[in-house]
Amino acid sequence: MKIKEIKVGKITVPLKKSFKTALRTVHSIEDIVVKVVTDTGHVAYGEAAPTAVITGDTNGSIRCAIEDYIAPQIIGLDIENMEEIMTRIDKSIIKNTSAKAAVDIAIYDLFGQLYNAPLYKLLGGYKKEIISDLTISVNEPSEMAEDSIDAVKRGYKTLKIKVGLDSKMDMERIKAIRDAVGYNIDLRLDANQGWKPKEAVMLLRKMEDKGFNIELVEQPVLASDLDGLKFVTDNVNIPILADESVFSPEDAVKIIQNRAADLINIKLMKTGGIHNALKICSVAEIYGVECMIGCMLESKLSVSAAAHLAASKKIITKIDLDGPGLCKEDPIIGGPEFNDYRIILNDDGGLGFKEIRNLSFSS
Ligand SMILES: C[C@H](N)C(=O)N[C@H](CCC(=O)O)C(=O)O
Ligand SMILES: [Mg+2]
Repeated sequence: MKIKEIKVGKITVPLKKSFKTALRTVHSIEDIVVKVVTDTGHVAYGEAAPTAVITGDTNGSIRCAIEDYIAPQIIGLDIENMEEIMTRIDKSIIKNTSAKAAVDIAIYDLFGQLYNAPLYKLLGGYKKEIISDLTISVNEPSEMAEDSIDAVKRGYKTLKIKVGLDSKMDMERIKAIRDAVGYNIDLRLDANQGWKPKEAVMLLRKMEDKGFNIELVEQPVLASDLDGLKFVTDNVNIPILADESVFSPEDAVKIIQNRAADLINIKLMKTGGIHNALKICSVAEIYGVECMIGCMLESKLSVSAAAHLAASKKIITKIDLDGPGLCKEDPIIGGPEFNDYRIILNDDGGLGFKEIRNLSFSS
């Protein structure tokens, strides 16, 4: 099964509601899609999210990286030779992790199709079903409380609350949400780099004193401020999870060895796909550091690949794969079933897609 053609297109999926974090506001998913065709007639797809404020990747840079740098390096290679394909993707261009992720996802799908096994089974086959949280965008406390009640009505047992715009208001946000949903729902916070280290410590200690019972806090301070991240980790009891501070396996080693965070968030758009995500899992296993699997604003296409990885690894204990749950519609036919919080992996080969709608390829 040899790679014959790689085409780059676009997928558009409207969101149920504008997605707001301390870093950005997004109204609709507009991601790059890659289509890989083999000499045997097999077809696979991958997706890349242009999260410029986190990865530096834009739709233009993703398209260019795939067409001009990555694709020419792997056309003609056999899917049986995963090691060579992955090395070439990695070395074709530095950074550009979202572009690499899209191609890596399509190649792993073909790998599963080649052996006619669902990808999660080839990667470890740990479980067939995983449970995701749902993200609540940062807004006025009353609106966030209403959104949280809606999420609980949809069956979500864990909510990921976006904070980090204003620490005083963040306290009010969490109080309003706790008052609205009670204490049987797990709350995890994501500040998306929005606080200063001392500010984070003061705020999180107050939340501890109030008994808000926060499961974990994601990326409280700037991605580059590892000393600040460690300061927060050392000075609060709530577990701290590194997100924007960890892209590569090398980043994970550094964070873990310096005990700068308690947990690590793996996202395919940061690692450059499954190949490097597996290396982070191995590092985390060695040190016994549990991981979250997360996503950017991605449709079911690339989130399905992350779900397969999550279902294959014991060290991934926290699931933030809510991209499809935030979308108004699902253009992906086949693959894992996303029933809001419940994700059931497919039994057919690879990622199991039958059809991808809302795609456009310019010739
Ligand atoms: C969508 C997911 N639950 C999430 O919150 N991801 C963000 C980044 C999303 C983005 O800006 O596209 C995160 O974990 O920081
Ligand atoms: Mg995050």
